[in-house]
Amino acid sequence: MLSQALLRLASAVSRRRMKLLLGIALLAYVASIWGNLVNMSFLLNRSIQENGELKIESKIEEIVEPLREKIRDLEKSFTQKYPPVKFLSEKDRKRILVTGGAGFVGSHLTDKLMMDGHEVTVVDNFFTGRKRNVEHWIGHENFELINHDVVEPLYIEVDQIYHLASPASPPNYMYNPIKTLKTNTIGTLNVLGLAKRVGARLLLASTSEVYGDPEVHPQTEDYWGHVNPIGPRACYDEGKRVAETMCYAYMKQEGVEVRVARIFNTFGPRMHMNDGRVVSNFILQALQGEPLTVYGSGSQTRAFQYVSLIKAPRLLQPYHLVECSRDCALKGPSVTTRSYCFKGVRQKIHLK
Ligand SMILES: O=c1ccn([C@@H]2O[C@H](COP(=O)(O)OP(=O)(O)O[C@H]3OC[C@@H](O)[C@H](O)[C@H]3O)[C@@H](O)[C@H]2O)c(=O)[nH]1
Repeated sequence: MLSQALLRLASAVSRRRMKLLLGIALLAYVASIWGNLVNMSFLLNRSIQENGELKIESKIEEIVEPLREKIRDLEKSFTQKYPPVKFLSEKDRKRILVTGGAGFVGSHLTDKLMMDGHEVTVVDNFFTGRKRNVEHWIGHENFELINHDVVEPLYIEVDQIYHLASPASPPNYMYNPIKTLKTNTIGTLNVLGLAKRVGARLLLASTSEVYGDPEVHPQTEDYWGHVNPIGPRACYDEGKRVAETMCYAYMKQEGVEVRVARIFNTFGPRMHMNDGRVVSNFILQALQGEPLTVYGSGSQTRAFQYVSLIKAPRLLQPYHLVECSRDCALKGPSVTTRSYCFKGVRQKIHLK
């Protein structure tokens, strides 16, 4: 009896154990399948992710590669960024201030001085000057650009001063005659004061307009001019005349070394398209196929001066041919100051 009871008990226990073991085995099986599934989905995810990443990477590469090339080009251009500059010894290298150095004439002068190996400081208020005219020097160790109006005093240490700051074309200087007067009088006084303080030599960019409406042709330096002190051009004419007077007063009284250059009607690269002077006006009108406008009777004369470090093109002869086709019959002397040829067609010069 007892043994039977013990046997039943033992079989009951083993059945339970079996069930337990079976249960554990099932659980282990499910867990392993689950694990595999998780593993598989992880691997799948990873490969999708990797695939995606690869695609994105190749896309990025596609976009970045041309940019890299551009950067390489830029880096190359940085190394050869500046026009060639001569080496000057400490003794020969001058510290030079160019007022109005971002203007049409001033920027060519800046180029020359920089290429000669000097240290150049350009001061400009950008009324008619443009940063673009000197941008090829920005960052060069010998170059400095200061946004400053010469009507305000300037404190700087220099050996030479080229004073060109002033609007030069009639529409520009007549735009604000009082400002033109201030620039040429107070401005010149300030740079002369600076020249005196630091012992610098100064060159004033004067103008043929100091002769006013001259009665003598061509004008020689000893001609005193024929200026209307209250006429529409007086702010510039008289401004420059008093600027010259100041230079010579500083020379006589203070011993400042001065030079005066009377510049005539200039034209050349970097001249503003809307400068308003005759050469740019004519070129603009010709390029637009419009009649050229001659103010007044058309009998006035001017001496023109090409400004650039590069030689003047032969094509530009004042009041003459602007553009002409090869077989044009109007070429040469037949093209008069009263007519010009544009793309083979005779155009009339209109009198205003
Ligand atoms: O479209 C135009 C422009 C000008 N002109 C005439 O061409 C002549 C030249 O005039 P510009 O406007 O070029 O300038 P100007 O010669 O009078 O003065 C210029 O030259 C000397 C420089 O020092 C001065 O800074 C500048 O103003 C003037 O007789 C003017 O009346 C035209 O016939 N048509």
